[in-house]
Amino acid sequence: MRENTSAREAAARALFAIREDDAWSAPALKKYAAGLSKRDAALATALVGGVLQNQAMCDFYLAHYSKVRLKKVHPRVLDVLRMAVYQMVWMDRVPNSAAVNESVRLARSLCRADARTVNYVNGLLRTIARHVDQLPQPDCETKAEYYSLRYSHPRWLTELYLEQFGVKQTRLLLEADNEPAPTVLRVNTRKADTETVKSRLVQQGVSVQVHESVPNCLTVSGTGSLEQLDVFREGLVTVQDGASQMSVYALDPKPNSRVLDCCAAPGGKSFFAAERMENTGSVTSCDIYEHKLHKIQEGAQRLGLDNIHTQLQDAAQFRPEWEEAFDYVLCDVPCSGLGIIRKKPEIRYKDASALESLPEIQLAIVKNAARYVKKGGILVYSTCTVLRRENEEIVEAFLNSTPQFEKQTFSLPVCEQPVDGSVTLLPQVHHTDGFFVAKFRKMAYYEKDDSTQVLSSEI
Ligand SMILES: C[S@@+](CC[C@H](N)C(=O)[O-])C[C@H]1O[C@@H](n2cnc3c(N)ncnc32)[C@H](O)[C@@H]1O
Repeated sequence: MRENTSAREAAARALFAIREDDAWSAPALKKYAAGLSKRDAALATALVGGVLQNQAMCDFYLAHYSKVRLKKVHPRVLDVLRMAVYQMVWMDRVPNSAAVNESVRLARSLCRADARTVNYVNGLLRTIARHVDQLPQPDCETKAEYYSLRYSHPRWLTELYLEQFGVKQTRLLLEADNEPAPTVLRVNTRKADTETVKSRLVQQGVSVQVHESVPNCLTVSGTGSLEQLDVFREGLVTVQDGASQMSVYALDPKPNSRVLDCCAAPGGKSFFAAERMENTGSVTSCDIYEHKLHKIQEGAQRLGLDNIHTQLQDAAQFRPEWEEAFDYVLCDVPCSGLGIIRKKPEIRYKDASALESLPEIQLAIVKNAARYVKKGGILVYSTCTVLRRENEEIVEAFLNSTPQFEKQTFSLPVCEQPVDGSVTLLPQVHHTDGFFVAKFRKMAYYEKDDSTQVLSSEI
């Protein structure tokens, strides 16, 4: 088991960084698992993801057998204990003795635990190892409490989901949130066809499947670093989940048109729009952070797209020269990101109060962006969250305050029926990330009269 030592060490260091420095798991793993073999990097990734997805249950088992209250245990030691429990309870192929011994070693070396703490770790983990086939069952007073514990989601979120989706869909959503997310590559059809990309990936030992519902997409595994793939470097693919492509399907920009992508970095939707426009017209890709614009420029260059132009712009600030200047405007606004919790399991532990200001920002962005849409033009609002307060409630407030827009019916590859104005995509239903997309059209002629309101989109 010695060869896996560094994998566990990398995982523990990544968990420390996520908790102590508010780091995201992917860059933390990239940093701490750098230099590990493919197998060890995969183990480190599985450990970090597994602990984050099952933290509440790990703590429940630890608390049951611990003689010390978990609050009194040093947080780093607790991370190491959680990792050990995760290995013993959820990972079939790790012998319990290895999980215990390696964790004791990590407590000593990485946490600099004193002899008393090391004894505590050793004793507690050996007790759990002895009882691993007869662990206690949670006994909760409410469904929200049980689901929070069972699926390690914060209570406020479980309560919101129960309110929004009901019991069955909430359970399915929470279960899906803890499933591994597939990696989807969208083929740049201007440069290659899906079959060619597929066979090149197969030749390189990558496991590939054609996506079940989204055209020109491949679901891949065993890739190692995606940026190192030849097909990526040559600009034949973009890494983009099916859900994220749906706002561009809804936008449906035509060649030679003028598109504004208000919140564009790192650029996935701009790239897809520009490709669908066959590299004609223009896509103005904005972001509020300058350093993020470089990502868009790099991506456009890699993909061979020269119809993308970047602009540093706060999407909530009006820019007079853009008034009614765009045929299509996409507002893929900053959001709580809970729809991509499969890829960012740590998102559930971020400060919930920081999310409260989002609806105000989102509404300000979409209202401002609406002014840039030409008469008869299209506006799409999207988020990668499933929370009603950032989705349906924003749409409702927007339509109430901006009556010259009407909702549009549209079709999406992942939806069997046409969408009437807006849709929330759910992993357990649509087999994509959680996502929301709404489509509106600015009426060509709009007149408001107090007695007889005339709304016409025919003219
Ligand atoms: C959901 S991400 C966009 C993802 C992007 N559309 C894509 O598909 O790659 C939201 C982006 O909005 C940017 N952002 C946040 N506040 C903004 C604002 N007020 N104006 C413009 N961009 C903003 C963030 O920096 C972030 O890059």
